[in-house]
Amino acid sequence: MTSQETTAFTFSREKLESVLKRRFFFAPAFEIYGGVSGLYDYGPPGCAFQANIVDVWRKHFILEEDMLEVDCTMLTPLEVLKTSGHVDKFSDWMCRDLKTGEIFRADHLIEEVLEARLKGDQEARGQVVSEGKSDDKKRKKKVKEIKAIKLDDDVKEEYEQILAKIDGYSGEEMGELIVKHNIGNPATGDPLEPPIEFNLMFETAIGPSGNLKGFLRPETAQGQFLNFSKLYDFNNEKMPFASASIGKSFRNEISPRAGLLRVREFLMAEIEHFVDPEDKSHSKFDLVKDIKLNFLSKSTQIEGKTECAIKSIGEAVSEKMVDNETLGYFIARIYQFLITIGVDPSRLRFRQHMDNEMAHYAQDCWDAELLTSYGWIECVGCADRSAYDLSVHAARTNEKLCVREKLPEPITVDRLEIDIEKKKFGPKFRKNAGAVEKWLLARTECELETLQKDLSTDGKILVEIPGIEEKIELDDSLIHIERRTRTEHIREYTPNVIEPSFGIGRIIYSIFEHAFYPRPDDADRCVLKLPPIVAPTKVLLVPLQTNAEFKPIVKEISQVLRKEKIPFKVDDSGASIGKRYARNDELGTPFGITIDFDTIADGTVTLRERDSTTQVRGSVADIVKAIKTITYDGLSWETGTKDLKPFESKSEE
Ligand SMILES: Nc1ncnc2c1ncn2[C@@H]1O[C@H](COP(=O)(O)OP(=O)(O)OP(=O)(O)O)[C@@H](O)[C@H]1O
Repeated sequence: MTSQETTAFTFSREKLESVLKRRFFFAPAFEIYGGVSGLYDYGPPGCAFQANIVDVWRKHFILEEDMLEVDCTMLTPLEVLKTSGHVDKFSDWMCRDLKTGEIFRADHLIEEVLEARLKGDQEARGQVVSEGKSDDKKRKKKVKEIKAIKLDDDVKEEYEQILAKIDGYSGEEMGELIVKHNIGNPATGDPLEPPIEFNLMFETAIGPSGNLKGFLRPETAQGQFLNFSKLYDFNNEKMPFASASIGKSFRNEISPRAGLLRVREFLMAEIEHFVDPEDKSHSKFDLVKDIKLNFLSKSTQIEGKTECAIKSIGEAVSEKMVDNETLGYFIARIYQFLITIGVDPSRLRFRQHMDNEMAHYAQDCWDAELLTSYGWIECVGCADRSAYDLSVHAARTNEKLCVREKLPEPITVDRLEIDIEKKKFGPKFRKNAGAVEKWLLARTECELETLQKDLSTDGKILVEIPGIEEKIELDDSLIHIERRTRTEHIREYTPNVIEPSFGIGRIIYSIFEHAFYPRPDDADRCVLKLPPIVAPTKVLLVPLQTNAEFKPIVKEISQVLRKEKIPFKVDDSGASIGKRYARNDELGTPFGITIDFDTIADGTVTLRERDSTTQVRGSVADIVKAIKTITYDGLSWETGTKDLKPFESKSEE
């Protein structure tokens, strides 16, 4: 069945959820205690699926690009996250209903209410309300406002424009929208308090004294930045290079919803690619430049539109729509990865961040968004974070987090330099002498300029140095700042960082939606057409009947599969062969090996393909070879089985 055929049915989220639950892909954590929203456990097929996705990710990114993998701690001291800006800025806006105590995330609330009103308008105009959010009956009931009401055309247009820009509003702007459009509690219509900021990090104390405050990390990135110098050394001081990390992150989401799409603990896979700020070309860009992608640019969103432009990544970079080659290279590699693991390319777009949405230091940022029944969902962020992270940590710790490169030709530079009267530092600053010296030597040209100016105006300066409680007084007798001309052989710079950041749970859920379809001849038989490479189990081994004669053959073939490291399951229950296949179609198992009476006679078995249900017959060795080449070498079913005999199967009932 082609992707188009499988998507031409009415998707039912209820049916998918029932399969995922029944087959224990994942389930609410602590369920028998009533559960906690935003926390989920993965069952056996969910774990295997996730492990396979992570395995493809490691091969596709870490191995292919020679990335340096690190595994850093999740517990992070306050000081690190204060420096990175998370303590002050890692927050979302929330509105409280004073009457009921309910709390809403402001942007989600506006989105939900305006979308409901637009749907009411569509209904009033007699237009078919598309599948998707409208099939979520529980939510529809909750949104009191879904009534068939026709909106004026200008109001409708305004709503559409707001929705196109919903990720770019500040808290204050959202407060104004809530008032202007009379948005209240969706269930009751009651008014809400203006939006206030809520920090999403889980706070804790490290150690028994409670003095060392910390947080569970909200992303894996900081550990990678802090290890920059060690990684640069490890890479023999060669640039550019990338680090990578896979691990859990934690965010105390205001209103976790939509299953795995917004949770409070989730697996992230992140890459920090360190690059020369003056040269963001990529040596392998030529390999991907012709890949065509769906782009939703900033300028299109500003116009309030949501249509994507389809163009190659090469064009997007040369037009400067995507800022640079390295960012473009990763966007294309993200696309290739997502397609490999089962994302439907027609439901994948790259959306550029609006200026408000992007951190002030970011140069450009694109999200890979996947279309699900919950709308377009950001599943991978890909940002050019400039030199921000390394610079702030270097300034805070006085450690140099930079690159020193030998210049091909020496150059003459004119710059400010600081001389320190070391002999006077010891007696004056005692135990702090070393820290003061280190701090002074780590100042940038701009900072030295300010210090020089202040010193010449006031004759002395007072500075705050991290780790030293009292302010430090410096004067002409201790330091001297002067502009000098020097010949340099070394260029020193802080690398910029391109960061692709993957939320594995969001990708997993979106693939479930993209892969799920009912058999055209039996709507109750559902299939997860997961690509073999990531399917939790590759083969279902089934004897035709519970006949004792089949037992040694099952054992023998099991041993072959185990030796070949092909994940498989035996189903020798008394259920009909059709039922056994159906159970495994729901689990996404791509192949079925059937042992029948001919197997006893000539050692041949049949191999069934999940999506087409076609079968071929051959020796165990040939069948295993076909499974391996299709699963691990990416051959199609037709190519992988071309030397095997077609097999006319009887009904699967
Ligand atoms: N609460 C969450 N649950 C599951 N995955 C998440 C969550 N928050 C972020 N992610 C994943 O981590 C990736 C990188 O995180 P990033 O900080 O860019 O997300 P974000 O912009 O804060 O997401 P959102 O705006 O949807 O909250 C996202 O693309 C997403 O896949």
